[in-house]
Amino acid sequence: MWAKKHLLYTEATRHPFILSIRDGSVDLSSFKRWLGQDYVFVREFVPFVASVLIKASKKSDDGNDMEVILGGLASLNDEIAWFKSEASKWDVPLSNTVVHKANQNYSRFLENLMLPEVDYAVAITAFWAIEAVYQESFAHCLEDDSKTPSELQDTCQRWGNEGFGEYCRSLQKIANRCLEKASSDVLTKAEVTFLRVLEHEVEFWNMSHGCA
Ligand SMILES: Cc1ncc(CNC=O)c(N)n1
Repeated sequence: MWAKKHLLYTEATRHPFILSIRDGSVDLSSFKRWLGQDYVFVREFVPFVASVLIKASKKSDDGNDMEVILGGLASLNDEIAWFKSEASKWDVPLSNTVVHKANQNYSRFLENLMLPEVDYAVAITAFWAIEAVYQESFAHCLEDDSKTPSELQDTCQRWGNEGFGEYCRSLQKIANRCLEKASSDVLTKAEVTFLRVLEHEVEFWNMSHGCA
């Protein structure tokens, strides 16, 4: 299980699409496809994050879970505005995007995680994993030896910046705290959910890259 997790994590965070941004060989039509689809994704992601916030608010644990998640929602508000301006910069129409199968599957997965019977520990683990994949992927494109094209720097900064890294570590801490207290049943569910997130992320990159 650990080996599988490790392999999938690498597949999700070092995908050929990301590597092509990092080495400057990226096909701009792939980038545009990703941009249009990711805008759709982010709009679906907001209600999921809101559902995690509701679950956090029902926990009597101390801690600043609510503040961290609320901060995440606030940055999604900026992110939606960023997508709109970025899309107009690249001439990507956002209003009539044909939602790709991989995106639909990912939405359906998120909808299931929004159900009240899904444990907070499972939902927050998924939330952390979704954010962490983007953070690790785009931070890789900002490393000193990367050749990321200047017009894509802004995109990489959005998720690869140090503040976003700090936010992901806060989410990870919350998830770890919940998992330490979880029953073995919940732990298993969290583990399976984590792997599903990685699979959906790989499928999402595949779609951008045009190999799905
Ligand atoms: C497919 C996917 N996964 C994770 C993120 C990052 N979270 C919010 O922006 C994203 N934008 N898109």
